[in-house]
Amino acid sequence: MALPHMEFRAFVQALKDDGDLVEINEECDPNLEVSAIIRKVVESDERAPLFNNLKGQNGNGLWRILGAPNSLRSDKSHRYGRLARHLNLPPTSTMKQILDKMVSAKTTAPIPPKIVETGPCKEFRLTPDQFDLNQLPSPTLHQADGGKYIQTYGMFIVRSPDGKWTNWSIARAMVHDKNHLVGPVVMPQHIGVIHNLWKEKGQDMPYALAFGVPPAAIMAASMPLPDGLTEAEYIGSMVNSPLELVKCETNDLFVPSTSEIVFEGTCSVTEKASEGPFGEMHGYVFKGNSHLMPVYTVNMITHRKDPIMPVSACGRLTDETHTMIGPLAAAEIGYILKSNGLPIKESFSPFESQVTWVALQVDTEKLRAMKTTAEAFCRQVGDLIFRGKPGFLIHRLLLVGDDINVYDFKEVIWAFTTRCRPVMDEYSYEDAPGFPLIPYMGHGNGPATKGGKLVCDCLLPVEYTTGKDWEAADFKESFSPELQQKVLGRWQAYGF
Ligand SMILES: Cc1cc2c3c(c1C)C(C)(C)C[C@@H](O)N3c1c(nc(O)[nH]c1=O)N2C[C@H](O)[C@H](O)[C@H](O)COP(=O)(O)O
Ligand SMILES: [K+]
Repeated sequence: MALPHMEFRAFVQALKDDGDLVEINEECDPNLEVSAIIRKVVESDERAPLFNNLKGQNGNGLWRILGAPNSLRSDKSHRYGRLARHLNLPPTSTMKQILDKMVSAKTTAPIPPKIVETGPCKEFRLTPDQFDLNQLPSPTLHQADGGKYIQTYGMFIVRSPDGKWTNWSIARAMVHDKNHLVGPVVMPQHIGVIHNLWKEKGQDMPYALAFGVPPAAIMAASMPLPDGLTEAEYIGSMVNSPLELVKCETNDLFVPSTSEIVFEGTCSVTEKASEGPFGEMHGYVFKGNSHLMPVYTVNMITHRKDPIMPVSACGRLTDETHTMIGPLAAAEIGYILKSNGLPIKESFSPFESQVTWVALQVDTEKLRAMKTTAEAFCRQVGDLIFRGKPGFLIHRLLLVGDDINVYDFKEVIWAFTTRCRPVMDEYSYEDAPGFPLIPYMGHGNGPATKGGKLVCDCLLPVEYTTGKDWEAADFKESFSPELQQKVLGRWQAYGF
């Protein structure tokens, strides 16, 4: 068996070995029952549910469902264990170790994928007359959703017409009819950029949608890596071995050979259909909120025996849209700032901000050496991030000092509420692209796709000039290490 980060089925086995899987063998209904269970799981950081017996499964077991594939574990010492297993890191890994791994391939040579003749994803082939997406166990995830969201954790594979750039990404999609999907294909996402290139040529965009791909791949698919970068070779370099890809039956794209299920087809550059509403990452389903979006034709399904469809029943905390979208954007944002020479140490998107914020820990010694002003520094950060693609999803950038651990929200919110004077210490970007999915944008008072962004300076003026001139009134800072040791050493003796 391959390693968990390189084959989805090995990953599911690793969850089982970790005691992080609940196998449900009694029949479950993909119409809401499955997602109700998944929602209960992710709202209490429970073990991942594997549904082995779904209403609508066909004779070859097409398909089972793994819910909550990358959500949190309840045991604090293994909090990010499922994320760690995606990257072959120890389950006790911290978020910092996980995100450092994701950016580690920025500075190593890409390792191109290896093309293989065939693989487990080719065990069964279904032509359009042999499948009906409405009969198969396509899940309905929220009762107010506009359709069955079959695609929430698969990987779209699309390639620029000149063949130079193959992009891997996650974008949602729902069943349109027996052989078609419909889903948002929007700018500035790379799937939208590439779709436009095909539109200019007047040709429908070939795509593959692979479910149950190598876990390392789905992590990179969810990360806003630079334009033009091919995730397959980035991941090869990140895991230090080439990914094995196999050619699609009906187009020239390549998919991971161990994928559980592969849909192949074309995404129309002309035909659109009603899509949504969908219970999304900020925790809302806006009733009747549907839009016209491109139609995907499914020309072929190939799959393994008894294949597993991963499903992210997203919404309120804490699911894959929070453990992945925010933190992976934060990792890219941190890298951009550092590679532009700014004194940033750590970058994280707090779940409690519904991943609409990124907190940036500043090296204030280097900051003081810059002899800059708060306004100049905040504008430098905001201009670099809010005018670029990785910052698209983020509406507040918080700059905090060396004493604040950005991975701990209690620390971040203490700095924000006590060191950032509302209005005066906040620098607005009303002209920057805005993220319409955030309710105060798409369903708020102002324009849905412009503005509503702030750089919040949570550094006190003294941190720009002579350095921190306070002690925190807490156990860690207001007592000598010796006294702290004495108290900790005698804690039981005191009677606690
Ligand atoms: C992990 C994850 C990421 C995303 C999504 C989901 C999950 C689980 C859904 C549950 C399906 C919900 C949906 O909101 N969704 C989603 C999405 N981006 C979109 O344009 N459209 C989407 O419908 N991303 C985020 C994108 O995956 C990242 O922004 C990535 O960076 C894109 O790749 P690229 O264009 O930067 O190459
Ligand atoms: K990506």
